[in-house]
Amino acid sequence: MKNAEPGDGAGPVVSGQDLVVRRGGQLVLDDLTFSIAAGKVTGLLGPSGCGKTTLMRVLVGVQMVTAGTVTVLGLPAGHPRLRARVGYATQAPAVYPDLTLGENLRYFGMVLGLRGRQLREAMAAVVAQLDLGGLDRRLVGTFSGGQLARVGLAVALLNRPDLLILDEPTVGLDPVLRRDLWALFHGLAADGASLLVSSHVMDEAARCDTLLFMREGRFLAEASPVEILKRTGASDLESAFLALASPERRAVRQ
Ligand SMILES: Nc1ncnc2c1ncn2[C@@H]1O[C@H](COP(=O)(O)OP(=O)(O)OP(=O)(O)O)[C@@H](O)[C@H]1O
Repeated sequence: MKNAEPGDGAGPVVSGQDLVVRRGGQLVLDDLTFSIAAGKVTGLLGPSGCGKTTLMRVLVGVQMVTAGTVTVLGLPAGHPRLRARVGYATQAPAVYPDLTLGENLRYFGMVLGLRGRQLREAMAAVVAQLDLGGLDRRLVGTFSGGQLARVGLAVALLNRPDLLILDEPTVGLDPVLRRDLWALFHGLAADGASLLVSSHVMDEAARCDTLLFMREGRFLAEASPVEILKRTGASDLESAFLALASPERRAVRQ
């Protein structure tokens, strides 16, 4: 059993206070105060360009923050001790096309400090989880889009992170693969991991335990799908989002 770490326990795994981010002179995250619950799949849903990736970059510590504070697993976002505890899969998988799957996994595993048997077991586990068996010796540059997306996820999962941040992990995947990946996400949460999964496809919202609805750098709602439907009186989450984003609703929220 691993030693207790900051952020273990019942509190939120992420909390943000008055977070403001400007990029290229543009206000991208507009004074966000929020939290992300432990042991759940939280969906970050909103249209293209609303700031989802920017928020994820803040959580992993690669985005300059203009104002506010963000705590991840009890430490300031980007703290070196979080490197091995937070897994991040970017939208375009950040892996080496000129290395094989096995070489990529070995390289990233070693960067995370895994060695010997521990590394071999971690590699075998993610290959099984992401259904990448038999591809070990193939160059990643020859993989299909769906296979490549799974390599990015496999790397993010290598160290069994406590917090997984997945930027549009199912975009462009076929329905069977999407269903399998959502089952994997919930399985990981059942094992104690916390997940933040972004999407701009509203039909994925219903698969999340809890939702952050985002638009133009602000949150429209932070609640479970059921609560959001109840609050808006909408029959589906897409209509709920549109209702929350309408000017009249925005006036009510302010
Ligand atoms: N490197 C950058 N410099 C300046 N502005 C940027 C940069 N990257 C993104 N932006 C701007 O920040 C805003 C938010 O972008 P972000 O990538 O966070 O959105 P997103 O919700 O993740 O979009 P998508 O769903 O298309 O990935 C957009 O207006 C975008 O143009």
